[in-house]
Amino acid sequence: MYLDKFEERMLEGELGEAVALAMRIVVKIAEIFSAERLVKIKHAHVSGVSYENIGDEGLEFLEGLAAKGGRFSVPTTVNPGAVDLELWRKMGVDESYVEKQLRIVGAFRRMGAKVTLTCTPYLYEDISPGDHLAWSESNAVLFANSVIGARTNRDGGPLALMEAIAGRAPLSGLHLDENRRPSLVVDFSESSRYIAENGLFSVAGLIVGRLAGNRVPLVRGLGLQRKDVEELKLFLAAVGATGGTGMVLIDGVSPEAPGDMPGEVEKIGVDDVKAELEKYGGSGWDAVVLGCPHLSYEEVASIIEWFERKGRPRSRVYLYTSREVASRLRSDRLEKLNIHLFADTCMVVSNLGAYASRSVATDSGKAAFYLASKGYSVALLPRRKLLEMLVQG
Ligand SMILES: C[C@@](O)(CCOP(=O)(O)O)CC(=O)O
Ligand code: SF4
Repeated sequence: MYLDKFEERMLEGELGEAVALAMRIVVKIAEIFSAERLVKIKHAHVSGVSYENIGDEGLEFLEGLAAKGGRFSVPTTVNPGAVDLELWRKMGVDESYVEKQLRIVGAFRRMGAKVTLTCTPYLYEDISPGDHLAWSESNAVLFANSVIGARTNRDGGPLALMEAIAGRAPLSGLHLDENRRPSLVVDFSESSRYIAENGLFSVAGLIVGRLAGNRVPLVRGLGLQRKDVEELKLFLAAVGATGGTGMVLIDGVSPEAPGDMPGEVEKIGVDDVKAELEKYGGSGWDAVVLGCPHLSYEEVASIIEWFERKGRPRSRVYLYTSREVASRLRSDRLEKLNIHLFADTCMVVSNLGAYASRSVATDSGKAAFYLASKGYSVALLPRRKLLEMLVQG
């Protein structure tokens, strides 16, 4: 595999132990995928930040890497952790647990990360079509490739960490034109009206992910546009939950042309959508969790505004967003409204059962998929319907 002079020096340890380790791993992966060379990345996003998921082993690895002089050579953001770093007392955890999460955050900060602790870097970072990235949160990867037209593989957290230090990724997979072309069509023209009227884009995503597996699908007839960020987030996150793919070409949204039409066409009817939705019929929920992926400023503001207008919700509502949005919208009013606005974490990577309930309702196909697999009882319902149910007498 070709390495330029500077990359060779990095690999040989001239820039320190951490850079050499990062390069060894990136080069090894590049060789496995038969990449001809590496590509410089503009930005990295690292998952595997929650103490709940990575435990002491992960924490020690990150501290060790920072102590070895590990420094990110490109702007790097990080995924949510296990707790809200301000409101952790409301999350059923003790101080020693929070200490561990803070040590993880500290290690990332020493390595130069912007400690954003959100899974929606695409809402905040300056990412353009054609940019090469090393991202490792599936919903973010899918948004970057499918909506923005940037290029990243669906990396695991540890690989993105090494790529962030090396500033390079293997030139393989979705970094290359030939792997960004669709190999099947998923056609929603028979069900798009039903999906739009009932707000079921999450359900559409669960279906697409399962059909696509690791292939890039071309989604036709869904009726979404580039401006429909809320729906696109829910749709793509759900694709990433049931499928391994890192990209969906969405007719009317994706900036890239699909090229030759694939022969395989799957038509999705109203009955298919209903059948998928019926898998998440959990009843008797006693908390509502919204924000997988993290809610944007506009989404949080409009949910708060809804309850201010219609009155206090009948069950507790948990909202998850970025620190930036939470600090703009948090107020004493929310407590009175039975709304809990959390940042730095989410319903999947925190211990939801400890502070909310093991019986929840959500509008997120991805959260429904992961929480159900952890043994929670989950009802999947469109956001509009949930909000209405919460204020009905
Ligand atoms: C489920 C997920 O959104 C968050 C949990 O992963 P992690 O703890 O950030 O590695 C990861 C993903 O889908 O890429
Ligand atoms: S909110 Fe959803 S997409 Fe974001 S980190 Fe949690 S599980 Fe992943």
